[in-house]
Order: sequence, then structure tokens, then C-alpha cells
Amino acid sequence: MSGKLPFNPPQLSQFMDACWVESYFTKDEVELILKAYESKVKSAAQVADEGLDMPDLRKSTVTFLEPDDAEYAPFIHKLAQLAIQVNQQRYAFDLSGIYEPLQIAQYDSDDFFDWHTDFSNGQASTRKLSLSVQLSEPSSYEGGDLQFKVNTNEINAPKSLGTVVIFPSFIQHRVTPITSGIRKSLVAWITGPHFK
Ligand SMILES: O=C(O)CCC(=O)C(=O)O
Ligand SMILES: [Fe+2]
Repeated sequence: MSGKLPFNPPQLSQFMDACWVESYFTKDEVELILKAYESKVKSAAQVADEGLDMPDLRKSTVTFLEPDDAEYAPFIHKLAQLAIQVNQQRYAFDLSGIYEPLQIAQYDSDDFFDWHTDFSNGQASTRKLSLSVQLSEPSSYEGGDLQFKVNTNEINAPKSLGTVVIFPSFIQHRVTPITSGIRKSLVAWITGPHFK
């Protein structure tokens, strides 16, 4: 017996629990998404595809953009380009595209989204990467930190307008309660075949 059972998997050396590109979108690009939010029908946020109200987990108001909506194509393509590039550098996941509506969320005072992963049962089991675009000026609200749980540390993502935060959908994250003002974000989920 050799005492070995080699699988020899390829290894990643650039993995990060979360990364970001500050000011990736311009103020004008953000403005377009804010107008979309204003023009659409909004509802209280539910949790993943379970369609559940979980008031202890999440409180915010949301609306959605279809990924092939021509009006927002330049914005959505620019976001997709970043997902592809960051995936090549850091994650090497198999990605198929954007198959879910993009979420625009508004967090008013006391709104929050407690610790969770975007990867879950059903449709959420095909989520590979999550991207959050910061749509509000940091000076316009307090609280509302997008945080990642990395071992025992809570890592804050930058809040500057137009910043995109990218992370594997299986990473624990939260948005802390808003203590004043209003925070808006756009979240896209990049789909791929199941982990295998
Ligand atoms: O608002 C954010 O930046 C993130 C929200 C979030 O985690 C989600 O919608 O799954
Ligand atoms: Fe999330």
C-alpha cells in the first residue's frame, strides 16, 4: 500500500471572501438605476425563492429589473463584465450568465438584512457570485453597513457611491440596521451549474 489517495485538485491562490471596485459606476449610471427604482412597483422584501416573509431576518423594500431589459443594457453589461473578470482572477467558478432579475432594494430607518448566504435551496442553489452596487452617498445615511463574516471577523465593504462589492454567494453577509437616512443597493446574482 502507498498510503495515499491523490485527487490532485487544482488550487486557487487569489480567493477572497469579498472584494470590491470603488466607484466602478459613475454618478450618472447610478442615477439611471435610481430612476428605475422610482418608476417601478415595489414590495416588501421576501427571502430567496421561498417567497417567505421572515421579519427577523430581513426588512426592506425591493423592486426588480429583468437582466435583458434593453433600457438598462449598458449598466447590466458593465456589471456582467466585472463579474467575468473578477471570476477569472479569483474564483474560477463555472458561470452561465444572469438568469435572475436584478434586485434594487431600499433600506429605510430600522431596515436591515441579518446574517445569511445568497446560496440556498432551489433556484438559489445555482447562484455562484453575488454583486452589490452601492447606490447611495455614504453621507446620506448611517448604519447600513454591508458586512462579511470572515472567521470571527466582521469585514465592512466600502460604501462609496458606484462601488461594486463581489463575493461568492455562499459567503455569510449582512446589512446592519439603518439608524438614519436611506440606503439603496442593486444586487445581481450570477448563475452557474451546480458546484461539482
Ligand atoms: O444590500 C446589499 O448590499 C446586500 C443585500 C443582500 O445581501 C441581498 O439582497 O441578498
Ligand atoms: Fe445577500
